Amino acid sequence: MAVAAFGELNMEEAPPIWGSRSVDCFEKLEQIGEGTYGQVYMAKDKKTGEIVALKKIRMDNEREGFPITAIREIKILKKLHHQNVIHLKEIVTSPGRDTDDQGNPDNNQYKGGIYMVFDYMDHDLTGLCDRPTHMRFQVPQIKCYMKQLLTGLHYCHVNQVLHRDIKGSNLLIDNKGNLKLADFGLARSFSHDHNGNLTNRVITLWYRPPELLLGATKYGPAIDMWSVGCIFAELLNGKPILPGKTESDQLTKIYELCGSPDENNWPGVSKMPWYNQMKSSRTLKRRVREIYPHFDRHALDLLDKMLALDPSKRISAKDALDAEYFWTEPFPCDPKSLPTYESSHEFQTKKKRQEMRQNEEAAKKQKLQHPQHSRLPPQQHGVGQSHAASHWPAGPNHLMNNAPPPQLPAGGPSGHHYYQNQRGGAPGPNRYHPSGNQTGGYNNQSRGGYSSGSFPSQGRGAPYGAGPSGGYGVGPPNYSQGGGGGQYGRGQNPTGGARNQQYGWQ
Ligand SMILES: Nc1ncnc2c1ncn2[C@@H]1O[C@H](COP(=O)(O)OP(=O)(O)OP(=O)(O)O)[C@@H](O)[C@H]1O
Repeated sequence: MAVAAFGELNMEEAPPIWGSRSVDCFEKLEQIGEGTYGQVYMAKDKKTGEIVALKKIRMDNEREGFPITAIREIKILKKLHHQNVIHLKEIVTSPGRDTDDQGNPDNNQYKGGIYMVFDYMDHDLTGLCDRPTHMRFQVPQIKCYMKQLLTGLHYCHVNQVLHRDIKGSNLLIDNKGNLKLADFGLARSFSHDHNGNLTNRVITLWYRPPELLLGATKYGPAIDMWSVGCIFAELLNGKPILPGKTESDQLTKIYELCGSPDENNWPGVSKMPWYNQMKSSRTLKRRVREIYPHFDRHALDLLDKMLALDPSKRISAKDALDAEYFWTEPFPCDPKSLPTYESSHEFQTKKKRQEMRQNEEAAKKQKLQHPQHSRLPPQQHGVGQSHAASHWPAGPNHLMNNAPPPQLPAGGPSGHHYYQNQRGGAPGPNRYHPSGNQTGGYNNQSRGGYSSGSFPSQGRGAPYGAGPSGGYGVGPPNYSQGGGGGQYGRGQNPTGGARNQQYGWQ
């Protein structure tokens, strides 16, 4: 294929050489995301018509070249190939400014835009959950998503990658019912014999496990499993279960649900860096089963194991996939049987909600300014609830194909109607391929399990050092805690400043 000459961008060919094509090969259609990293756009490949997602790498504050977070994300995603992990298709670029603001030549060769090109996914889980209560997911649908989430995460962990930012907006779902883990901007490789310290400033606050909140700098896959537990409970409960406002509030909420940690339920906890500062003033007992008595027995068993305070007792992704929950009726449905919905991303649903709020406020203001309006005669035709409902932006009409709720699988585990029936006859760890790949289709780099993955650990200095209250104040998320009929009402991303590159996180 023709390769663009140095300084020129290739508008012609398919992209075996990453970064050789220009972003002008794509037509930007609309913005679908706004992250710490930059904007995400839905775009169309001008040549093939394929719809993709373009994630712009933000480089505003980069004095030292290309951001390390982006390098890690690209490096990790280039190696991960799995049906439940987002596929990075290529990198494209746009020409940079050749002078700086003062008109001097700009030596930063990366100043132009750099974009990651991904398969387009119609929804993220947060956007999809943000619908009226009566459109909540059915149990087979929840099982289907959870199973895919765990399968993708198991694959990452076997390949020695910690995701470190599992949350609804990073779980992407397409209209074929496929769920993929996305946003590997905080991910890193790990190994069990790695002795260096890792930063504990990772994972969005509501999904952050107690060991990170207590200052752990040595951790492993269990941190992601805590987040998975929070997502699982959120799917069953209809709203986030631990919406802390600050790190200490987050720990308080965790203790109120899971009990206060002590040497009996978590040996070694009293030696954790911030244990004394953050310990509960009184002993609290574990209340997971008490607070969620309406969850079914197997769901509760699994949730309880995901939300184990002691990370060494927390269930792994592999064992979770083997839990009774997934192997008892109603079984996980086939992703293809799931209804298709109008595209929904957290960014868009937030924007819609904001617009609605603004319209309501404007209407109220107008009413106050022109009180005579309230004296208008009642409308002639019936304006009942149904009329009001037709203005609801995310009502049932958003179900594009009006598909019925997901079908329960016919037959038992041996029937071929239900999703990925491959629980081996014998119970135990062999039910899943150690590589995490159920079809064997990807490059298996780590048959030896956790200790022999393909990524070397990347030891770096760790200038993180601030205490739990230090440095990166977490503003209260703009989250309505008033219930609100099970809607999410999620506002600001409650990330604890984790992605802030100036902390040189590891
Ligand atoms: N491949 C994709 N297809 C469709 N939408 C996507 C895709 N990738 C990302 N998005 C949308 O953009 C949002 C932000 O993307 P992403 O999380 O990768 O960016 P980020 O800058 O790392 O964000 P954050 O700061 O929230 O972690 C996602 O929540 C999702 O709604």
